[in-house]
Amino acid sequence: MSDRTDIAGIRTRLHGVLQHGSRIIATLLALMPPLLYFATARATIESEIDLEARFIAGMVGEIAASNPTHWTFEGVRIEQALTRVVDESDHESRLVLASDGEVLATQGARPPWPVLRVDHSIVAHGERVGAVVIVKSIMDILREAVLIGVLSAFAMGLAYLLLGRVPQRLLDSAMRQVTHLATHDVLTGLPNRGVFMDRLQLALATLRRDGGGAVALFCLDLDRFKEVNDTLGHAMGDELLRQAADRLRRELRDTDTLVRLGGDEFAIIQPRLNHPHSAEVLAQRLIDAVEEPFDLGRHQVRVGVSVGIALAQGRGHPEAEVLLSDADTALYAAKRDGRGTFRFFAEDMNVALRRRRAMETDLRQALARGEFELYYQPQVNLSTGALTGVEALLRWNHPERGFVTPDNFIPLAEEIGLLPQIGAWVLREACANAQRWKDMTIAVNVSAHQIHAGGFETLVARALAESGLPASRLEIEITEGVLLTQTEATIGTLEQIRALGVSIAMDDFGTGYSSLGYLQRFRFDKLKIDRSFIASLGTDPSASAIVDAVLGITRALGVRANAEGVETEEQARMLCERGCNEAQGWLFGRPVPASQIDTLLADRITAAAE
Ligand SMILES: Nc1nc2c(ncn2[C@@H]2O[C@@H]3COP(=O)(O)O[C@H]4[C@@H](O)[C@H](n5cnc6c(=O)[nH]c(N)nc65)O[C@@H]4COP(=O)(O)O[C@H]3[C@H]2O)c(=O)[nH]1
Repeated sequence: MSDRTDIAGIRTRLHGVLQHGSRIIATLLALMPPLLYFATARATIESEIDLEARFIAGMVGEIAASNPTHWTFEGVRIEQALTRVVDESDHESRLVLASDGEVLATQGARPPWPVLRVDHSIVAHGERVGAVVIVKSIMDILREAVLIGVLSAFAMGLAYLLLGRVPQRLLDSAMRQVTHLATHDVLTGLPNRGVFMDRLQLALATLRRDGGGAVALFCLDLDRFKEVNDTLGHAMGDELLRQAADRLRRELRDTDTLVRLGGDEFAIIQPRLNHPHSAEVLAQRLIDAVEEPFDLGRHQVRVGVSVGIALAQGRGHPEAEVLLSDADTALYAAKRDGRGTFRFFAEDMNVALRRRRAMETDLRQALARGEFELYYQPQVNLSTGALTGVEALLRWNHPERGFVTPDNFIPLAEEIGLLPQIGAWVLREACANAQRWKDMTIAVNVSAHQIHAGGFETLVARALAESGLPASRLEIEITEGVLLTQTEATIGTLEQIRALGVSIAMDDFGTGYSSLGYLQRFRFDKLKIDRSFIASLGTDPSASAIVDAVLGITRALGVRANAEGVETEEQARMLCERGCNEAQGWLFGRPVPASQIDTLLADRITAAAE
């Protein structure tokens, strides 16, 4: 089923092998001393009686040599030869045989089994005339060997009992480490997906048995993690994951399970829930915990976390895999609804998710299929009405959906990491088109992802070189969001771009929350007043006051101002009165394809000539 079950099996098998192994080794060690003793003692006895037999055979051989024809009748002398050699022994018998096997003399009774026997030939005048045979019992040494065996088995048994635990303990500790590695995430020390599925199944089985209460499954994903990882490096990314895991862990009870599913994705099982509200409370606590800034060495970064929750209630709840997929769907919904938030799974989310996934697939192919197009919106000098430049606005010409506006696909492109590629195309295309529109500036929108992805200044320089567009005619528009993270690095990049001769404009000015601070840190060439203020100009006194204030700032800093979204003559007049230099909006022209800007410019040249 899982890694843990496999490891338990391996552990039992290893344990068995170890026990068997130690038993075999202990038995061999216990057998060694008696076997050694027996073999040595037997060899000693054998060489002793062999020497005896040889000695007796020598003496009898002399008798035979002195009386070759009747030596077998020399019974007395032969028996003397037998007894002269050694003391009598209860466990040894000696025989002198004639060459035909007749027994000529014996000494000692037949010894008890087991016995050792040696033969030695009697030689006279170079011929074998008989033999000396000695048979000796080895019962004594066998008994001693058995005794030694019993003692050594006892000693080995004792040693096995005392030391047998050592390999067992080593195995246990090794197995503990292996089990931990196989069931935990190395980076955060949290349990991994295998453990998670086991615990989820267990929690669901308990719920099915008990019937009451609920199990909540949370899927979490860090917001803006990729940004930190890409820009500060993987070591910082890892550190962020460790710290985030710690913060999440601190919000949980012992009975809850927190795991890292991979990357910046985490999951939590909250078992035995009395009311879904408890899941909501926990989700909010998790979001609050991760929202606080993280200290990563010299950097302080803010990320967030989005949470999707799926609930299993009563007996008829979905299986673990389905529940996990539901929580993941809810997570998508939370991400789509603005991040840093939580969503409970609802059936209709699946439909939305399928739609989003389809859009994702289409978006990945859009660039290769040439489905993107740039539209250009005129920017005019408010006092003269002259066309000063255009802003490039991206459109996705989807074969089925028709024209898709950037607000509907740029966040998705950002999320799936496609924006740097799309942005590079926008930059090249805008510069290439603008090159032929003499004396006009071209403004290109650039998002945080593009700048933070690195190498942006090179991209700008290359687009200028390839198109031949003078740098002074290119304007990069960024929003405050770009400066929100990695402010120093971003300012560095912007300065490099400006060093090329390119202008930098701040878009949607006034809608962020710390614009003034950024103005002090980086000198923008232009501030674009957000269209929400222009729309309320003349009707909402506070909007008018904000427009006045922004224009005051631009004058004080000596930078240009552009009013966005000017739709009426009245708005244009009020802005002109307030000293705004430049504007754009439907009053002057909607975003149009490049060909229409060509026509517009051609008409103006013709009109000027007439
Ligand atoms: N109601 C009203 N709206 C007006 C008027 N005049 C212009 N607009 C719309 O206001 C938006 C101005 O662009 P933005 O503030 O830079 O805001 C842009 C910009 O932030 C982003 N965007 C557009 N093109 C690109 C691109 O190539 N790259 C990136 N990163 N972002 C882009 O998408 C946003 C939306 O673009 P659009 O949908 O084209 O919407 C454009 C434009 O069509 C007006 O008089 N009334």
